[in-house]
Amino acid sequence: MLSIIIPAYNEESRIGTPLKEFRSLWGDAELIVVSDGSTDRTIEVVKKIWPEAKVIEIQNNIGKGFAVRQGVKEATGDIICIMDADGAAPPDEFRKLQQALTHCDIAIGCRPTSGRTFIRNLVGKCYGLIVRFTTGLKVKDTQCGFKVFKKDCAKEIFNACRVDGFGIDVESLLLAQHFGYKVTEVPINWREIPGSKVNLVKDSWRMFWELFKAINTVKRGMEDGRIGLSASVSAGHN
Ligand SMILES: Nc1nc2c(ncn2[C@@H]2O[C@H](COP(=O)(O)OP(=O)(O)O[C@H]3O[C@H](CO)[C@@H](O)[C@H](O)[C@@H]3O)[C@@H](O)[C@H]2O)c(=O)[nH]1
Repeated sequence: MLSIIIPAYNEESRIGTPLKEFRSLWGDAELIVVSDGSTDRTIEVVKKIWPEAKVIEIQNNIGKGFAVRQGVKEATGDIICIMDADGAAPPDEFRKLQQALTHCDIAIGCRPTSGRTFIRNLVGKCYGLIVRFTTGLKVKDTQCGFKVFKKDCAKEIFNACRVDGFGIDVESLLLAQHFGYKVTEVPINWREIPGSKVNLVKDSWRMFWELFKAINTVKRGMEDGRIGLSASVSAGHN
C-alpha cells in the first residue's frame, strides 16, 4: 500500500489539482495532509476531493519539517511518498520512483532547472554547494518536493529528525546516509507552479541554521548512541 503525505500551508488554491490527478491514478492510496496553522480552506478542499483522507490539523504554524514528521508517524503504507501541495510533480512520475525502489531504499526526484527564476536558481545552487561541502552528501537535488521511501526507512529517519522548517529535506538525507540507506536520484518531469511559500530572505536564513542544527544533531546522536547504523542495514538485510 502507498501512503502519500502532503505538508500543506494555506494551499486552497493549489492543492486541488494534484489531489484530483493523484486520485485518478492512485485512488487506493492512504492520503495524509498535515496543515499547521492554515487560515484558508485547505482542509475543506482536501475533504471534498478525497473524503477518506487523514487530515492532521495543528493550530499554530510551525513549518514543513514539523508537518512531514507528523505525517510519517501516522503513515501505514509500505511505500511512503512525500510530496508538495503545488502539484509540480506529474502523478505518473511516481512510477519512476516506485520502480527505483526495487534497488534502493529512497528514491528522490531530480528536477530540471529550467523554469525557475534566476535568483531562485542561484540561491538553490549556492545552498546545494554548501550542503555538499559541509555534509558530504552526493545528492544533487536535496530540495526536490517529491520523494519516495520504504516504510521502515522513513519511520527510522523521520523519528530521528529534529528540524521544523525546510531544512528537513537535508536532515532526512543526512540521516539516511548515516543509517546506511541507499538513495537514488531519478530525473523527473516537473512543472513550475506559481505561489511558492518560500520567502527567499527569511527561509534561506532558517535553512542555513537548520543545516547547521542537522549536522550537529547527527554528530551528537552518533556520540551518545541515539543514531547508529539502522537495524536492517546492520543485520545485513540491505
Ligand atoms: N504544513 C506546512 N506545510 C508547509 C509550510 N511551509 C511550506 N509548506 C508546504 O511545503 C511545500 C513546499 O512549499 P512551496 O510553497 O510549494 O514552496 P516551493 O518553493 O515550491 O518549495 C521548494 O523549495 C522548498 C525549500 O527548498 C522545498 O522544501 C520544497 O520541497 C520545494 O523544493 C508545500 O506543500 C507547502 O504547502 C508550513 O509552514 N507548514
